[in-house]
Amino acid sequence: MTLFEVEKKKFSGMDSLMEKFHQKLKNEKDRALFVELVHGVLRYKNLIDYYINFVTKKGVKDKRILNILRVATYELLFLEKIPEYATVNEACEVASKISPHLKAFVNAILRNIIRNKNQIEESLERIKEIDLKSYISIKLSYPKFLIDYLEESYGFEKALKILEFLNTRPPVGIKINTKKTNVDILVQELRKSGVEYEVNSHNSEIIYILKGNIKDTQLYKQGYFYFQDLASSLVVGLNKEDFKKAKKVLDLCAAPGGKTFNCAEVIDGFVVACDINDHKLDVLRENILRLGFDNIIVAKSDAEIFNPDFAGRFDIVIADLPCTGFGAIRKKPDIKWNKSYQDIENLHELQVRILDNAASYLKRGGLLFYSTCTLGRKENEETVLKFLDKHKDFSLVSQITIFPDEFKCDGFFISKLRKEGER
Ligand SMILES: C[S@@+](CC[C@H](N)C(=O)[O-])C[C@H]1O[C@@H](n2cnc3c(N)ncnc32)[C@H](O)[C@@H]1O
Repeated sequence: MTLFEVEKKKFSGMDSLMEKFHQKLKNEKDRALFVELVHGVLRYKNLIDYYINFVTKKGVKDKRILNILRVATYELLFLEKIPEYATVNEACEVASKISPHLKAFVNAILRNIIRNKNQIEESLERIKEIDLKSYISIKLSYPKFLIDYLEESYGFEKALKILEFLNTRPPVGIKINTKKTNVDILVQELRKSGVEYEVNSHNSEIIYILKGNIKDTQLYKQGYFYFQDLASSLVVGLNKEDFKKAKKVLDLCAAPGGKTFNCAEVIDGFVVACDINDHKLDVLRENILRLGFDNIIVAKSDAEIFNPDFAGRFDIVIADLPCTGFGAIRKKPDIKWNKSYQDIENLHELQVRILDNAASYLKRGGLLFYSTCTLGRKENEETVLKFLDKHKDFSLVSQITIFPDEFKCDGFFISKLRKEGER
């Protein structure tokens, strides 16, 4: 039913829908399986539909039945631990609740998939020989425009590596709150609570949780850490010396607070953390209380509208802007299906508009950090080029694309720009 609801909303609003259904499940194992199934189907939707269409020829029109079949097919293809008969029985059971005669229909399709697996795989291999892009679009399950776009941006081989990596299951990343604890203490506590973890080799303040529920621990309640992926921690992580020198930092799109907290941990001044979304601002405030920061000022502000109170006031402006989020597909596989090339264009324009305002909020000699959790040149390098073209008083200091397949984290982009003049 979750997948049916998600598809009805054209794969948008996924987070709140997942949360709603997640809350209904009390058992930790059931919750994990629920996420695995919903994410798995979204991750491999094209491949799963290829199997279903192969045996039905005309496809399945009723979206409720289609999604029951998708979950079952995902189990058949990817979850060896679930016996085939259990998958088929469960799917028939759920279908019969919609209408008793559907049981036989679902049973026939799933049995056909099981019987014809080899034949279906062979037919896919034939597509590979004739049309490689179509094959990738089915096998790795991505819309064709995204494959083309990443190929244009980084070349075919690299695009393929990125697309493959973005289909992997992400571990949960946490960032140690260095105001309250350090790596050694947190690691000791994690060991005691039986959580399996891995300290990240690029940033030892990031720990990946491999097994165990960390949110229900006292460590979380006491504010010893917050959730963050390695990639997102690098805006501050790679530029700590700049942040240490800053007295006033503005974070234009701050919620739920990752970069604001990274910054608040190291600066000897304060951060003004803004966002447009009331609910996200509430989450930000809750996080600040839990983590115990006293150098963050929260304000509701629309970054697209010029705010004269901010003009010329800040040493650093962080512009971690709305984007297509292709770098975060591992965690949010619905992004594959709810974005179009037009979104890339629209977000690029929005980013340029917000950066225009950000430029005026900096003092002379100040630093602008522009970042996105997306991949592809249009929203990254091209946004920066357009900004630099308009703002001749800025220069590019450094720029990095965090390629997910190389860093084993989300895909990300960070650009550091300096406003001319002495501070
Ligand atoms: C990429 S997220 C920011 C993540 C955050 N920097 C962090 O590290 O946790 C983008 C944020 O921009 C906010 N946003 C979108 N449009 C905005 C606008 N016009 N003005 C201010 N915030 C905006 C969204 O509500 C969202 O919280």
